[in-house]
Amino acid sequence: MKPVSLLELEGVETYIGEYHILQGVSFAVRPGAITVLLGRNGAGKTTTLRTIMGLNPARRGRIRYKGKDITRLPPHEVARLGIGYVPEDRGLFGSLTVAENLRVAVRGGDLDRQVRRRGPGAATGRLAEVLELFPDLKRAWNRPAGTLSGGQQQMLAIGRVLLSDNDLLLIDEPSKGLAPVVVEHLGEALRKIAARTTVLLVEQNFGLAQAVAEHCVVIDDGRTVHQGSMADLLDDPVLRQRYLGVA
Ligand SMILES: Nc1ncnc2c1ncn2[C@@H]1O[C@H](COP(=O)(O)OP(=O)(O)OP(=O)(O)O)[C@@H](O)[C@H]1O
Repeated sequence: MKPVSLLELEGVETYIGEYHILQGVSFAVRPGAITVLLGRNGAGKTTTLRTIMGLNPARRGRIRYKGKDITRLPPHEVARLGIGYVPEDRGLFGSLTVAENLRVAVRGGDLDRQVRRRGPGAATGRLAEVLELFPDLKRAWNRPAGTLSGGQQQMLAIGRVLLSDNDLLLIDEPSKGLAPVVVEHLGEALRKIAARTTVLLVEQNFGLAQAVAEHCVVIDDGRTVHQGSMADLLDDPVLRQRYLGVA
């Protein structure tokens, strides 16, 4: 039977150095939808994603993925279980081309020989799907990632984690620094991605969050203060004003 939650955090507390950053984060991510993590600047959203990945390990509390306790696993083992992470800085290799950045992501090997010889038009399988989702990557195939626009870099970063067999994607503020039209495009791509992969999104752009997410979790001062449907949050101006500062 499919678990009701794909990922569960229970009373998670994280320290960075001597600072007690997460002081009680608890929420569940349901499979097959986008859950957005909301909260003011410095609330602890990025730290929550990093704690799930094992990059800032939890000192107290529990994190379960598909029912398995992953609280103390190192990042590479968390990744191996099928959790993909797109950090806020996108984590691309700026001097490597689009093709090379994607090649690095293909588990256990290289991009298909045909693709290397004949270019992205020869792609099949997962790579073909990624290139259909983000056609810009095909056009920029041989360009260094560092020369792409912010939106293209974001597409490359997301495309890269889609190439691995991930069941859950953690994506940190994908809209940051992007023009509104690019954000709209990104929203469409996220909705398509969510049709096959569960997504936990950190997003300050409330318009984008509202457009793509089904569920939301609000973090304030390192603690979960609300979790529920996005529809309920939209119906609750007091909650929005109090924790998000949006009317
Ligand atoms: N390396 C660090 N050393 C000390 N404090 C840190 C460190 N990294 C983060 N913090 C603090 O932890 C708190 C939570 O940061 P975090 O980046 O998780 O928040 P956030 O909700 O993602 O905010 P933002 O949207 O601004 O990135 C902030 O007060 C931040 O200053």
